[in-house]
Amino acid sequence: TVRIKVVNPNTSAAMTRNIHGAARAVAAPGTTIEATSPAMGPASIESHYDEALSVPGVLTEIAAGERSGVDGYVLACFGDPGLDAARELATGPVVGIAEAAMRTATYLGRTFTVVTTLARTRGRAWDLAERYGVTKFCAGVHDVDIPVLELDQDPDTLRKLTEACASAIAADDADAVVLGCAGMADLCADLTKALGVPVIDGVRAATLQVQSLITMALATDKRGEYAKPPAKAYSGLLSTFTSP
Ligand SMILES: NC(=O)NC1=NC(=O)NC1=O
Repeated sequence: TVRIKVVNPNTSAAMTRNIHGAARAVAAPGTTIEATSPAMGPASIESHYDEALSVPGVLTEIAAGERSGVDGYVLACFGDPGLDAARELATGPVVGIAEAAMRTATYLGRTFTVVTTLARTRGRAWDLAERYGVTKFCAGVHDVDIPVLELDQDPDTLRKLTEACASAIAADDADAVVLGCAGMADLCADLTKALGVPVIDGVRAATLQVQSLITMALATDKRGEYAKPPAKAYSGLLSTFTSP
């Protein structure tokens, strides 16, 4: 059986359930989907500070997955936190939802637009588009101005997000819209109906990307940059970390 571990880098169980549902919905019937949150970390990720503090927990989850024989991983936060470090620890493929969603959008049209949560996270989305070499396809990055943990609290989230996506598509004349938060995963179908354009949820895109890499027997290359990290001591709060 193929085992994919979907890591929610924040510690909010409701989001982990939302994320699990999206991954489970698209994964192959014979594939096991395990969705987890770290025990330590930020309740949500809405700043560089939150993102930095989420990485030790992410790496703890990856290390646990390696010990239990997981075949591949999804990083289910739109900042793709700890992606490169996770690839050093992992034997199998590691795919972040931002990378997967952006790359998926490029198959569907000339340009895509991104709608993220808070305005302050827009720069990170641009940085990731640059890192992934898709800046020329990214027509814009916008926000819905809803904090991550309020997405499933605010009764007006679907209306606000529909409006934000519609105006982003119009402003950028974009062919597709990328949802800039894992917490939007459960709204993808409704948004698709309302907008009439391709709406990409990175949780589904990343899960299927990991599934296809495993199906092609492709895994992270361990000879160079993503080789296991060199042995060394980690002290203080990080003393539970060992060289893999
Ligand atoms: N742009 C975002 O707000 N992304 C996210 N923050 C989280 O806590 N999870 C996300 O996907």
